[in-house]
Amino acid sequence: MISNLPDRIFLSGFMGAGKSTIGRELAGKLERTFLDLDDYIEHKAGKSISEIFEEGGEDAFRKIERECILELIRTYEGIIALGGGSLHNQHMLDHIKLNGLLVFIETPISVILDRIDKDLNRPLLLNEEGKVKERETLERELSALYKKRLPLYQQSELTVSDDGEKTLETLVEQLTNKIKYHVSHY
Ligand SMILES: Nc1ncnc2c1ncn2[C@@H]1O[C@H](COP(=O)(O)OP(=O)(O)OP(=O)(O)O)[C@@H](O)[C@H]1O
Ligand SMILES: O=C(O)C1=C[C@@H](O)[C@@H](O)[C@H](O)C1
Ligand SMILES: [Mg+2]
Repeated sequence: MISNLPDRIFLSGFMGAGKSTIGRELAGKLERTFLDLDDYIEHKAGKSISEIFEEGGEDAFRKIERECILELIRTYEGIIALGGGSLHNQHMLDHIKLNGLLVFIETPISVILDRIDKDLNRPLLLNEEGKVKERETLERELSALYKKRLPLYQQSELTVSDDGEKTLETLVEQLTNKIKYHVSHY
């Protein structure tokens, strides 16, 4: 068990960056519990993310997401995988950083595209017919969204970069070492 760990470690990064996958493994390594914000939102709302978007649009989703983040900061300690858009704005980002260690899982859009283009539970990737958009459209739209979000992700205290070549084990090992270094030096 590593001593001096912050109460919460938040994993940020774009859709499909690997936050949920890395978060689960990291929690095992650090002997902490793991919580996936998207799963928590679905549990709280009693609906899937797709249903929340269908019924109330992105605004409704962001409202629930914001409430869940604030609630978890009050009630939960452990590793939290955020959603791809959870940092919302500077105010939310500052609040998250005040209440834990924020990590950026940096994964290039090209790698992300190979991973996410078949997942129907990410409404931002779907067209009006509910089908995953064409790869070219996705590439264009996701690149623009990533560019917009990057200045927020980049304010994370730690970054782990996934170039698509590293194994999951390597990524988790690198992140664990960065966290250990961070807690013993800051
Ligand atoms: N390091 C990795 N190597 C190979 N595949 C990976 C890696 N990390 C994640 N994946 C795969 O990529 C997909 C997306 O990963 P994951 O769901 O963890 O991303 P996420 O960042 O949590 O996305 P979201 O923001 O949409 O929740 C999954 O199918 C997962 O198995
Ligand atoms: O990048 C985003 O805005 C999102 C990412 C997912 O984790 C989910 O939170 C949802 O699909 C929205
Ligand atoms: Mg996830």
